[in-house]
Amino acid sequence: MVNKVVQKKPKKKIGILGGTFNPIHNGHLFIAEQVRTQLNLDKVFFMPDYKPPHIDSKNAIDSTYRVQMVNLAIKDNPYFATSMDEINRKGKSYTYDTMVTLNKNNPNVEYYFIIGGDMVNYLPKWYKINELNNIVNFVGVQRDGYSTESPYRVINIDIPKLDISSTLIRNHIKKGNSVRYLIPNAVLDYIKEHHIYE
Ligand SMILES: Nc1ncnc2c1ncn2[C@@H]1O[C@H](COP(=O)(O)OP(=O)(O)OP(=O)(O)O)[C@@H](O)[C@H]1O
Ligand SMILES: O=C(O)c1ccc[n+]([C@@H]2O[C@H](COP(=O)([O-])O)[C@@H](O)[C@H]2O)c1
Repeated sequence: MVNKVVQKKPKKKIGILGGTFNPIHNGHLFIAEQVRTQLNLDKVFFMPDYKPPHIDSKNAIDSTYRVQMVNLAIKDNPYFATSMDEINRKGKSYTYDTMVTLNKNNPNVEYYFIIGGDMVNYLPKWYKINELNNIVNFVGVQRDGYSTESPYRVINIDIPKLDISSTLIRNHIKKGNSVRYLIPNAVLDYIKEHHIYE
């Protein structure tokens, strides 16, 4: 009898950039692309949360706008896609719940959850963080004003810091300042057309 050598297919490597994306900006796109290329990821999913688990979301704009802005921002990059998992699930978007479901439904995928330095610092307060740390690879990227040191398992990626935040974009727009080159043109056109943040 001949023993068949069963070759295991290597797992796909998928990145996830979870966020409120209120609005998406070039900092998000830059970190996703850097992590994708440095870690050789097959794809990066931008995953808008329905309700951020840690902040009062009263000021967040409707998810339809946030999702549409993400779609417009990533449309030119074939490695980027939008994940509607948390939007469709509704309720508070705990990452633990998301990752349990994704791992169960996609056993041949290894997930890399990308977070900025502010979120690396906040990890101790995440829901079921010890369990979550065992079922996903966190990838930490530097952000101005935060260290990326953590008691948790985090892969640190060294990339140039871009001091852009959604808060900065919203404030600039409110004041009538230009945000050109901080967000994609298509997103800027959409914001203007729908009078968001004015
Ligand atoms: N310029 C940046 N550099 C590194 N990481 C970033 C940057 N902007 C956002 N991130 C990370 O992207 C993820 C999603 O961020 P989010 O959508 O909350 O944007 P934000 O700019 O942090 O928003 P806000 O200013 O409203 O808090 C988080 O993990 C955050 O740390
Ligand atoms: O699950 C948690 O407890 C948790 C706490 C803080 C943040 N997160 C996730 O981290 C991602 C970035 O969060 P935010 O608020 O910076 O957009 C987003 O996907 C959140 O759902 C998750």
